[in-house]
Amino acid sequence: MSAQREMKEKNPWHTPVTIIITVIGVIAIVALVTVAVLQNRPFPQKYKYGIVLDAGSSHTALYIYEWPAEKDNNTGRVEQTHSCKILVENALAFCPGISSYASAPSKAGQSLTECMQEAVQRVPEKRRGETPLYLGATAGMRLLNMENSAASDSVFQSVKKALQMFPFSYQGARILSGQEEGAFGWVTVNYLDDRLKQGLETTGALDLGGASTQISFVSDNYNGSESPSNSVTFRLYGNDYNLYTHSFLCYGKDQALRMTLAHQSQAGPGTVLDPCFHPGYAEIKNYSVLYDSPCVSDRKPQGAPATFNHTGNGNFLECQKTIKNIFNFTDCKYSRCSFNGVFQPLLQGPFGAFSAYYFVMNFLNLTDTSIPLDDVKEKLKRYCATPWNQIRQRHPNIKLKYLAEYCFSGTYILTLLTEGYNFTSESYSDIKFIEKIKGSDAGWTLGYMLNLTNMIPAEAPDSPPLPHAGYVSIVTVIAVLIFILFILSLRPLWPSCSKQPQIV
Ligand SMILES: Nc1ccn([C@@H]2O[C@H](COP(=O)(O)OP(=O)(O)O)[C@@H](O)[C@H]2O)c(=O)n1
Ligand SMILES: [Ca+2]
Repeated sequence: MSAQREMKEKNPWHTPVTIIITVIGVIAIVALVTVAVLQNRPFPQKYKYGIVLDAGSSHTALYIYEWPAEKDNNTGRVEQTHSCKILVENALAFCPGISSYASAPSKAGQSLTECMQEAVQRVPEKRRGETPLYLGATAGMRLLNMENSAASDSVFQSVKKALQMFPFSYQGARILSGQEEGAFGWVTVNYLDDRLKQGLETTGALDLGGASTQISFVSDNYNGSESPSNSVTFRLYGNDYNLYTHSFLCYGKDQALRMTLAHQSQAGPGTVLDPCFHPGYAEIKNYSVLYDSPCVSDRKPQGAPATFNHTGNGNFLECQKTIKNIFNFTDCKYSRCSFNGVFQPLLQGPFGAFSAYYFVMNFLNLTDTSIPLDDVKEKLKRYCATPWNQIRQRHPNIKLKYLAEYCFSGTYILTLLTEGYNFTSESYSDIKFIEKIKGSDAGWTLGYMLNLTNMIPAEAPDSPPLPHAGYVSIVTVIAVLIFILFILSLRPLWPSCSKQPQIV
């Protein structure tokens, strides 16, 4: 017992001063770490929102984007949280893009109501008033504006009136230029892939719509001087980009089908035997419907009967030959061209192909571009040659109008890529058919909003040197080290360990 007491007396751990110092030290470390954790804890996430309506030629879609409220100018990622397709079919057209309301413009605004009401539900009430709302129209409205600008203005009046009734911050409705459509599609793809912030090699963007198609990419041997109208420059996160972009009006898949059919119907009135439609396909169609578009109206045959018999014979190679007729490969005043005398620099880098490129290739089970191009063609050849009644039996739930067009659309896509843009058997595998990237749809809408809200800074943002968890860990480690050093500094007071105390 006396030895134990002696040991206690000699051991400074048991002196009141040391006990007090130790307790205070521990309390100080706990307090320091607590303050570090609390003071620098990220704020509970609050979000901001933005809404973009994509008024395409074939349909209108609404997208809601969201981003952390504290970080909208630098590190925060903008994500798509909701999308809504406007699906109401109207009496005027099968596909209700806003341009189809040309003869009843007041209904164009009404058609947006359902998706707008959904948007009201999705955006928290507190945020609605500050949420920007944009509508951008593409090639369908470009064509209507060319054909009948008064009708196009009335459609916009109706759309604006309808959108202003909702509790968002309405920022305007307008037609995007083809250049903007191409460039913002490229921004979207590269933003979502985190390529811009990190200054990585960028991905080209291929967008196939119903009325126009866009190609945009960065090419090292292109500085913009050869064809300035195809050049868009950006400074994003401290990097300069010189983007080549072109939008081909009338080369979206629906207008390309019209042009191909119009070309075939020039052979003579009455019947069109179409290699791009399945054997056994037969429909009576109206010439006036076929030629009701500025893409073909100048080719309308005079004195033709009202209708023609559209029949299929399903031949991929013949279909490809027929489609080639809508491209002009002869005139080119530049060092190199894609088609129709349009300059295009050497293709470079990976490409993301979205919108109808994806929908069509996905339907045909041909999105895998590691399959050799010749095999892709072979598969499509077999698909086109399949009799129409078999195709119908295989897909009882797909609308016949859409189902009938996949052979044409697939053949058009391969022709546009290889003959039009000059992708080869090798470079075909550089293309990825994509619908979404990290949950957000690939398309021009996100890039458009990022640009209008100045959400991509020109210069690289300053980021905190350490993430929060790293900061807290370092504070803890340093505090513990200081404490250990302090204890070590008390060493002269420690008992000598040379002789073990004897317990008797
Ligand atoms: N699920 C879907 C949705 C759209 N699409 C097609 O994708 C194209 C979308 O074009 P769009 O309405 O954006 O037209 P543009 O104004 O971009 O030319 C149309 O040809 C639609 O028929 C499709 O094939 N499958
Ligand atoms: Ca589109």
